[in-house]
Amino acid sequence: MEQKLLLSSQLSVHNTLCEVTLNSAALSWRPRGDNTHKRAAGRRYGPLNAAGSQYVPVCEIISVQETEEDCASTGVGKWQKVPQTPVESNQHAFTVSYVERTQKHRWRCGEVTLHCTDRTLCLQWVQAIREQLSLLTIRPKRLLVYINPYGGKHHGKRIYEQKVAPIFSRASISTDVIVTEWANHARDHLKTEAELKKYDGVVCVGGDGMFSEIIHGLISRTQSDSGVDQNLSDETLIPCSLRIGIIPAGSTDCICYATVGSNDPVTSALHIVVGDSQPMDVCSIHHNNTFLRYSVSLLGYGFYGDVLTDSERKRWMGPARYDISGVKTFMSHRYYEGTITFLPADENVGTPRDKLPCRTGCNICSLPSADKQGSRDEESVSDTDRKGVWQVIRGKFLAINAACMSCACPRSPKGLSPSAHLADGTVDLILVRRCSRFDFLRHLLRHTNKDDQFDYPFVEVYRVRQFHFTPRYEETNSELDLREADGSGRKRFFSRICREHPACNCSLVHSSWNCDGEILPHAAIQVRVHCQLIKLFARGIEEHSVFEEPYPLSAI
Ligand SMILES: Nc1ncnc2c1ncn2[C@@H]1O[C@H](COP(=O)(O)OP(=O)(O)OP(=O)(O)O)[C@@H](O)[C@H]1O
Ligand SMILES: CCCCCCCCCCCCC/C=C/[C@@H](O)[C@H](CO)NC(=O)CCCCC
Ligand SMILES: [Ca+2]
Repeated sequence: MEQKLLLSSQLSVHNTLCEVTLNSAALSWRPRGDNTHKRAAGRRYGPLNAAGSQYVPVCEIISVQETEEDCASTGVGKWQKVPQTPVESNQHAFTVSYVERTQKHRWRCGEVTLHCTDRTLCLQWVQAIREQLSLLTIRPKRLLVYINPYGGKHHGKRIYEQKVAPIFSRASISTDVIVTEWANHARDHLKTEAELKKYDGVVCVGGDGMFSEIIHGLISRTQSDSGVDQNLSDETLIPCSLRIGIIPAGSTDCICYATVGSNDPVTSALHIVVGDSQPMDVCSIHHNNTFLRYSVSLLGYGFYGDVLTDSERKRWMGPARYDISGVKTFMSHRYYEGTITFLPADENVGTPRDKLPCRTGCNICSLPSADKQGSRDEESVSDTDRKGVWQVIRGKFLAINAACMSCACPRSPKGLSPSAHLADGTVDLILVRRCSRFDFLRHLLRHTNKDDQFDYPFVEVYRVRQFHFTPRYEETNSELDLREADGSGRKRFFSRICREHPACNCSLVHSSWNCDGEILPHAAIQVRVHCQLIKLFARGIEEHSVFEEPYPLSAI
């Protein structure tokens, strides 16, 4: 559809006189008299549109500013005095900052300076572009920022101050910043104190654990404000209205990586500035009718639970703790016995073995919820129809993993479940049965390359909406109800069992659940997915490569 022309002038860009136009979709410029549709002014700033002009979509303009006299911009972020050419001898100019795509889904702040013959024209352009930006009401204006100074390599504060705050200020976003002073500071502040009405979003600077604090605070606050009891496992939870931004400064940063495509603070800041919105599923975890935690990435029993338990003692090592504990846990080769019951997802949402990953604008995540959950009532399905009917699997497992999203991260670029969806209302259940050390290693190594980690006879995968896990020792010894047991009580009990079974690898030994990087106190759990309970300042991973056009050309 042809866009209405808002402003058109002859301005100079990078020493070349250009026809510059603004419509509600884009700012475009093309050297005057150039009909080749090939050549563009000076360096290339972005893709060419259908008319052969360079353009910046309005929705990717970060800001526009009148350029200081005697100054001209010569490159991204660098301001310096440059020799004048005839066409730029007039110093009235304005600079447009915009999103520039680079490699591996990273975004940068690009700049283009346009020179005008007089100041009135210059101000007219600045005002016209600002008016268009003011129509983008999805962009946040006021943010509440929490920084964990101890996440990852302890660089959170510096990353925010040096890389993120200047971008927010350039985009005229105001912020209230809280540097956390203790674990769960951000969660409790959000739960009870924060004046959420003042903000358009919450930003966390840290890793997956810090993100987990933020969602626990926001989800609990939203439920208590609406009178919903999160202890009731079949309660319908109220979605959170505030979007959450993640500035990655942790050890795994899997939630950021899997929703943006990189763990780069500048990229994340720019997704916040343009006001992206990505809905996300959240799993609630209960033990009987007691709420334990929420999870958005990995819920892992066995291998990943044991890695986490071991790595918590090595927190001082920073991100390297996971590598050391990973190798140690792999060598111990412990397996665990138990029963998993699960409610399979409707076939509309695909299977974990699909080859189509979840990407920006994903068709499966965009299905109406009735189509995702199936229109049939569970009760009314005949026994022969397996869909909607709880299934039971018993066995000895090296790992039981539930991935609500791909869990892609720098250690595993396609993730634990490469085609899991961010917002389809399902979780991928990955059961790794007892196998040889060599086979388990082959399976683990496939998390780091392109091969299919599910293509082994000892690995089973299911896309599910709910599941329950009961470890064997809780099934066989009803008197051993560990619900009320504290950590020390459990330890005594299990060390007794281990002494009685000195050969372990003992199948009676318990593991713990790794819930987004936090250890859960119970082994027997009930898990349910809440479709699109939260929203992030993200858009999922973009499909196109750097040099492809991000927008349909006809729209520009
Ligand atoms: N001021 C603080 N002092 C101590 N701990 C904190 C503080 N603020 C937050 N935390 C806790 O620090 C833990 C780890 O934080 P974070 O997730 O940011 O880093 P990480 O564990 O290194 O990274 P990842 O979760 O990506 O592996 C979280 O459980 C969080 O609750
Ligand atoms: C012999 C060694 C083989 C190594 C195999 C590598 C496989 C890597 C898969 C990584 C999957 C990460 C899933 C994300 C989990 C996060 O919620 C959690 C908190 O940040 N991180 C970990 O538990 C950190 C988990 C780190 C595991 C190593
Ligand atoms: Ca999902």
